[in-house]
Amino acid sequence: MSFSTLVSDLTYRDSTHSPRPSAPSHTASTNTARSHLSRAQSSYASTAATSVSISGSISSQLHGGYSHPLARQWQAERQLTKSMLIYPLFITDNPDECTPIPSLPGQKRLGINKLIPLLTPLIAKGLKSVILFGVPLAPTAKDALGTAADDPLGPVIAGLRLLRRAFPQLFLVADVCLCEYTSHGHCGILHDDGSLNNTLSVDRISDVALAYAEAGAHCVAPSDMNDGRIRAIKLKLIESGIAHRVVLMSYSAKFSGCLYGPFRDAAGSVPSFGDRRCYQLPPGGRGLARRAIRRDIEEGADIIMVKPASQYLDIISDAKDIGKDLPVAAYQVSGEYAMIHAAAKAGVFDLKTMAFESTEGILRAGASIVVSYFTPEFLEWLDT
Ligand SMILES: NCc1[nH]cc(CCC(=O)O)c1CC(=O)O
Ligand SMILES: [Zn+2]
Ligand SMILES: [Zn+2]
Repeated sequence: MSFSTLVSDLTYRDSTHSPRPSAPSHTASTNTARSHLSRAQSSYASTAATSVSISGSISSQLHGGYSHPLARQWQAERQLTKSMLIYPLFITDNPDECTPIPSLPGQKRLGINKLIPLLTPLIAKGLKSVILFGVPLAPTAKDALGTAADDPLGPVIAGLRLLRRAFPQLFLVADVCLCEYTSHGHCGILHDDGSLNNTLSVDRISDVALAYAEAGAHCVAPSDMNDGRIRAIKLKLIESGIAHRVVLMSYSAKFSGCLYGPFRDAAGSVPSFGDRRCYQLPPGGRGLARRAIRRDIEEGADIIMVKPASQYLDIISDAKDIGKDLPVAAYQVSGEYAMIHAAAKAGVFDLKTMAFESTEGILRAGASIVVSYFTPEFLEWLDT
């Protein structure tokens, strides 16, 4: 048998993967494939040869199990649904603001007056949840303690109150951190030497989380990475009598790196000195991530988050393994979103195909919640 006959045989069998109106009948195609195979046995790889001999193993024949599009969908343990998605919103202190964020195509910084018009059509398409980030623009809004984070008139608390009233079914997550509100741009309160004062930071962060929960957040999600903040927040929620109605989602495995760049542009939260490497995890630190996940579960987290997502699929898998009894969330961060957009624009791949592929990887690794800037697109795409 010539090589070209073998190739044409393989090509022929490949073409049967997608059903076509002109495809030969099942019996005919099976017979043809068999006779080609028996002629090819001498030169074919041994696995192919044994797969058709009755005495050999037949488990090497996989294609039949996913030749139909529906059978391919069934291969996934989890398929993306609208209820898995959380959409990030950047809310400013200027009520009428509506400014595109250049590094995050399609995303905007919004004033409080723009929230209802943005969300009404998305909710009609099946949006179930948003995560709120405050972006104070007024230069006076920032100080060393991040006082504006829980300003009752500030963008997050005002946004929570408004959205709770306007959309009672919408699940509201509040990101909890100080970096958008501190003059130095770090995620807590600092010692004189510029390092994080963990004790003061945890006390402050847990006060802010409580204020968001009291303003109507269904879920508070501390992203600051101070040690012990999950326990402190849980205790304050319990003391205030609202722990039974608030989900505590910990950004347990949040890695440092350059993938948060577009977010920091959007939120104006670039640190004024230094970086976040002494509190966000080192990118190679799988063991640290596992310790942080175990610790946060022990301290009372209800959901574990891994962030970024696509470069940390092993960590998502670890989180699911360690936290068998908790949902795992993954944050496909600003840099991941911007990279996919940039590559699609450069013609490297199709945007929608890549958005789905990246999300499939994240779900396959073990996440069942995805924070994604693609949410509005997915609400469309999942309908078609
Ligand atoms: N601590 C605040 C926070 N919460 C979520 C993100 C990143 C989200 C993104 O990049 O999309 C950040 C930025 C950071 O840690 O610098
Ligand atoms: Zn922060
Ligand atoms: Zn306090």
